[in-house]
Amino acid sequence: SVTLEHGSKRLGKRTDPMMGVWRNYGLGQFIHWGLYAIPGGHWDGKYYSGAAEWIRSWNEMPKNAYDELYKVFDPKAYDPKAWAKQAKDMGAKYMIITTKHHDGFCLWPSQYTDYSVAKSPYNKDIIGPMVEAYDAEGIDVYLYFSVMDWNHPGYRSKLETKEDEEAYEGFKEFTRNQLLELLAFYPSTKGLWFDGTWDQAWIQQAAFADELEEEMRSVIPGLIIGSRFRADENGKRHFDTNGDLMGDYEQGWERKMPNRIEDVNGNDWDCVMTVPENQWGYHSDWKGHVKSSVELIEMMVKAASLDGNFVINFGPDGQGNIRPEESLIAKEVGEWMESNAEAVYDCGYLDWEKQDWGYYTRNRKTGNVNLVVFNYPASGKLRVKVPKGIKIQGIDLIGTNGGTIDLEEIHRDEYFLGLPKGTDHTKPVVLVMKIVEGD
Ligand SMILES: C#C[C@@H]1N[C@@H](C)[C@@H](O)[C@H]1O
Repeated sequence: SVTLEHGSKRLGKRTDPMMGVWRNYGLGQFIHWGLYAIPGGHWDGKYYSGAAEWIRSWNEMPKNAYDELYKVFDPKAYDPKAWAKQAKDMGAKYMIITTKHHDGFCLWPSQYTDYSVAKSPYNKDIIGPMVEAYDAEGIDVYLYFSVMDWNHPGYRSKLETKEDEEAYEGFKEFTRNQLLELLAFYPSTKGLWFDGTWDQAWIQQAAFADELEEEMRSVIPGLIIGSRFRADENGKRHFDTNGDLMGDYEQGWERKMPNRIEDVNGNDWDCVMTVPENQWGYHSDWKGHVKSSVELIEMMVKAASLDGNFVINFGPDGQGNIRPEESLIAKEVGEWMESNAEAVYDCGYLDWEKQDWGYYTRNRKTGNVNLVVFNYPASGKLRVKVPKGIKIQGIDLIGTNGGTIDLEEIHRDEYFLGLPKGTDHTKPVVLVMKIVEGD
């Protein structure tokens, strides 16, 4: 390995309590909200097929027309307490809110720019009441912040001239000021979720970003920052030149998931997922495949089975309404979590051989083995291979199902678990197994 000034600061997972809480979340909520929710994927009668929060980049969208939208930002339906209650009922343990997306519009009254809610008809802080409402529900809040900022005059995607470099110095100072401002305004935040850090101009700021990360961590000890914030001095992102993880967890799983434990390289990670194929901000006309609550539950359980967290995205509309499709998902996921959450919260990878019927998760607090069945076997029997030295002490069917499990030993350390007739497998079926380790 090579010596790096600005590479990974730690080998292996963080072992402090704050990261331990993060590791056990299981389920989170992402909220993408901003000016882009006003056009909602349309402009001048035309349909924008891209991600709604990128509509400013669409050549059919006049940039100045977009930049004037703040003059009509006045979300009468905004009700952060209702949002937080809905997230609580869904079972979310953390929430990530876009304080500023790529367009540069700030949902908090930043003293470093006029392009914020303070200059809109709404003229009140959006972020503060949201943080309070989610804190009150016991849901940890993380602040999403886009380094890329299409509004700031000093922003550059690359530095080609002396003028670029001088302008960018001002942009770097502005970025630092806003981040320190966010931590000062909202000190209960548990971490920052960075985005828009792929530009060459930013990647070249390894020393600045490293120092800024240290400074932010000193402001809020234990602050959790993912691998997407900064590059090392060789421009390496997420993993430094030696292949070691930048930041506290891997932040590359956006709209995609690992398939095997080897894919996560022994790191903490979370997957952030859209409900349609690729819409984070509000688009009034979702096209293509829209994920069902069972699909999202399966992704959530798969994440837990591979030592990760799963985050479902919500994109409120321009008035601050949560759209019906997302409210239905929150309701259905919440109903399942109500009696099955022990298979997700505090759970992680179990090194038993993966079976076709679904996923194993291991509850770190109880030691129980959870079997979450998505592919119900035609025989009604789950094949379970138990590693040598493990004894099954008891098995319960949890959730809305009841009845006893018929345990049949096929041969040494391999069993069929017979599920009761009439088991409702229209939703994922969960069994909790108590095991005894050692001969
Ligand atoms: C690309 C990109 C951005 N990253 C996701 C988390 C959304 O914010 C999307 O706009």
